Amino acid sequence: MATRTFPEMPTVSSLLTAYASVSAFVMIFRTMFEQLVPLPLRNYAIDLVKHYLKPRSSELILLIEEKDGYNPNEMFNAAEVFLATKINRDSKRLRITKSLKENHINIKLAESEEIVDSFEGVEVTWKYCSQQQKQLNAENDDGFVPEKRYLELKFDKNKKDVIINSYLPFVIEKAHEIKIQRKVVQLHNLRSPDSGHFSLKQTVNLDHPSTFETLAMDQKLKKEIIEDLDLFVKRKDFYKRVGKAWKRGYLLYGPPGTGKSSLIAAMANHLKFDIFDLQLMNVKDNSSLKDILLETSNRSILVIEDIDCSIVPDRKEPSSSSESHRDGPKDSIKLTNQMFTLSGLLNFIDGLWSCCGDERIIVFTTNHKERLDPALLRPGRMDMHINMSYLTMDGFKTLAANYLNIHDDHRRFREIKQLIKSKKVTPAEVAEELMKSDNMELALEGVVKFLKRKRARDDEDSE
Ligand SMILES: Nc1ncnc2c1ncn2[C@@H]1O[C@H](COP(=O)(O)OP(=O)(O)OP(=O)(O)O)[C@@H](O)[C@H]1O
Ligand SMILES: [Mg+2]
Repeated sequence: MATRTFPEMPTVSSLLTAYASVSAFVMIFRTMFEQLVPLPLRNYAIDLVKHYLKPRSSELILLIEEKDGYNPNEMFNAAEVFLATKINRDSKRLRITKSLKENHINIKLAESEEIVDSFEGVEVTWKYCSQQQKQLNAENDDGFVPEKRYLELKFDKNKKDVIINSYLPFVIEKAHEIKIQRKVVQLHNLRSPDSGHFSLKQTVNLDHPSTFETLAMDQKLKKEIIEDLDLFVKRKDFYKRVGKAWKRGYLLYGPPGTGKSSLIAAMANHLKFDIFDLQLMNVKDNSSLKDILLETSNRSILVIEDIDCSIVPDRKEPSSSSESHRDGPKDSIKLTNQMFTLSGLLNFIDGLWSCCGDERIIVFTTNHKERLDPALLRPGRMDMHINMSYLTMDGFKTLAANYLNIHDDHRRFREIKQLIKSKKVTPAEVAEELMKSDNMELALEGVVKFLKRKRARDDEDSE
């Protein structure tokens, strides 16, 4: 029968003896080390040992703080917006915010929550952290405890270049796109500096429902305008390369009620640009015009409505309009000290925008294109002249879809087409008729009666 042999086990007393001699050696070594080695050298030696014994980490953590000194840190804001799109069902705690001006709820990570994302095969982990600033707290006896908020971005150290040079710019770009999508378009009324108000602009959210979809106009022209706008916002590099201010000018002309103001709102809603409405009548002189214009921001539409009505003829000019054409510029705006032609105004705005303006659109509207200074109509002055004309059948179908939800043909359409063809009628007039009833048949009947009445009235007038 096989017998098993075990190595001899150390006894308890031998273990205790060994322990005693090792600790005695450590104590002697420590005393000698402390007595013989000077303090700075000792610290250095300790740091060196710690450094080599520390487990090697292959991770790098970037701290992205909410504030850069007193300034907001754009990278932090962009990351918060971006991370809201990455929140998944693993998240346990989230923060919700909404400001008065926003029409959506913001979802953000709560303290210590993490989100894992990947970019070009690199895995990154985001973590939201906040720290109460204790040192400041002592001086603040009003009970307000400032918080230092930051995001930690953790990833493989070897991927530092990809993260810093590609991932972070990608996050900024994505956040920018999201912000544009969510932007609430605003309408600013620009006021003269001496109008007794503290601010030069009065701002409200633009709640105008007009979009290119609801706008009744020639489909081909509508498509052209949308393409023109889309190309304009895409061409930052082009404008830079050719050394031109990144701006575009549109002149909208046509009778009242044909949708000029609606088109401006549709443009603003399409591009998510703010509108700045400039009332030229209020502008006293060149320098207040400059002050007002400096209130406008990038990605905006500067609107000067009814330019033909903003004109106050110079007293020296003869009163008859035929003579005024001969003797001087008719469409000049009388400012306190000088005459200001619309072309001069455009030059002035161009000059200002070429040094401090990006993605600017300027829109003039008029009911009487023929009254404008030919200099303004010269090619190159306004980039696009848009004729907002009387209603066509194409436009009527858009209105019928908007107001009555008619998306196909209707038996009344043929009759309406004939009537619209023979009579000049504005989209505003027909829109008003369509609003009178929710009932499709009654509303269309109302339109037919209105068009017939209008024809009969015009026939009477011409007799
Ligand atoms: N082309 C259109 N498409 C859809 N609705 C229109 C159109 N034109 C006018 N409307 C309707 O008529 C109303 C008045 O139109 P809008 O103020 O845009 O006309 P306008 O051309 O700016 O007139 P004005 O020259 O008097 O300023 C709009 O609120 C809208 O309901
Ligand atoms: Mg208008």
